Amino acid sequence: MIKVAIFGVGLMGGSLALCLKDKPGIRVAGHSNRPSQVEKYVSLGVVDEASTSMQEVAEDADFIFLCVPVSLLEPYLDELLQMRLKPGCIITDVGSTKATIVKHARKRAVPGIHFIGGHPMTGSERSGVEVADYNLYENAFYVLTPDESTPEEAYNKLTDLLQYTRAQIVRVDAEQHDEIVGAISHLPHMIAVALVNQIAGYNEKDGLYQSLAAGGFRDITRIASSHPDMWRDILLNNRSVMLKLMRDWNAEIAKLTALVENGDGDGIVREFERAGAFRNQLPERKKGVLTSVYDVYVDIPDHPGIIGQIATLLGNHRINLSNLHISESRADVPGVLRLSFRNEVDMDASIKLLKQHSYAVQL
Ligand SMILES: NC(=O)c1ccc[n+]([C@@H]2O[C@H](COP(=O)([O-])OP(=O)(O)OC[C@H]3O[C@@H](n4cnc5c(N)ncnc54)[C@H](O)[C@@H]3O)[C@@H](O)[C@H]2O)c1
Ligand SMILES: O=C(O)C(=O)C[C@]1(C(=O)O)C=C[C@@H](O)C=C1
Repeated sequence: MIKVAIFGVGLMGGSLALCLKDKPGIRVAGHSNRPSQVEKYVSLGVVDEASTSMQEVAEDADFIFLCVPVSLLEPYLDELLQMRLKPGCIITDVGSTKATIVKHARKRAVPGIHFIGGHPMTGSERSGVEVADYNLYENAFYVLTPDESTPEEAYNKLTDLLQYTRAQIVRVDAEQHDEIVGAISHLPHMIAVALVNQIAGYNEKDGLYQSLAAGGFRDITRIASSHPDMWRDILLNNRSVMLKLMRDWNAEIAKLTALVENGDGDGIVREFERAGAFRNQLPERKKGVLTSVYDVYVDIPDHPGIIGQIATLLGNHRINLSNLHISESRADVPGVLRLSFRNEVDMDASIKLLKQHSYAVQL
């Protein structure tokens, strides 16, 4: 029996647990220092067993996944390395930054225990075990950052286990990872937050800003709703990379400002064409690149029973919803309903059906 121990059974750890649980010869144990969480992991059926005791969860594990916030990775690793672990045990993590934890693990190396950094390029603005999803990792790129000290056998064992996630494993140097992921993930989160806060400031004086915000604003700002503590950790951990990226960002904005200031229409068109050409090359709807969940947004007029009607309509056509969230509902503005599906087939069927029934649907 292979034992997989997961520390931090939230969105990422819980989704991983769901991929591994019930697979032949695998037992998944979860850890939390809060008893109420431990009970929840088991009652939700995300893990086979759970405990508040680190020792109990870790001691006979073949694989240990650290799925806690970035600022806790080093303390957790240190504590684990002081315990008696199973010889050959592989410890990995899913943290959004890689250079510091990999460097730290190298410094603290214990013979016979192997640390391999990891980062699945998928996720969501949501957090917690309640939103864990069996399909979260499917088709996503899953970065691993072994170095010259990593035995090939340990790397192969980990990649074999990760096949159950249905993600695509990619081997990347830890520092290179932080530069690239800083640009394609961390920078966009900062931009989304700055943009939302800029508009929120205008909205304080005139609520029409919020009312008129449509698909464009929503598309570029979803990630502004991400967990603040998680992002504090990531941005501070990747600080030097972020500072350079922010300087480059300021230069890009200054370039656009100059084009508008100078009335340079050709220049503006060139910028859009260049951006469109790059973006259009990204594989559509593939996880880990553009979207991580199959979400559809529906404008809903404010009248009683509308949500029930939509849910019933989908149910009658055997379209399974995985989640439903009302983003906005006030008497004077239309609400926005976010419908989440487990796969593309259900999402596409729902779009078709809802449009047939004259709902305004956006991706
Ligand atoms: N959310 C994403 O999109 C995403 C994507 C890839 C990687 N990651 C990384 O995955 C890790 C987990 O993120 P998540 O999105 O699953 O977050 P989450 O909040 O859903 O889960 C975090 C887990 O850590 C535990 N935890 C939080 N604070 C703790 C504390 N002080 N002490 C002990 N345990 C604590 C929580 O109980 C929870 O089980 C982070 O390192 C994050 O950088 C996140
Ligand atoms: O889709 C999202 O909501 C995410 O934020 C996922 C996302 C990303 O930026 O793409 C966020 C953090 C990660 O470490 C990896 C993926």
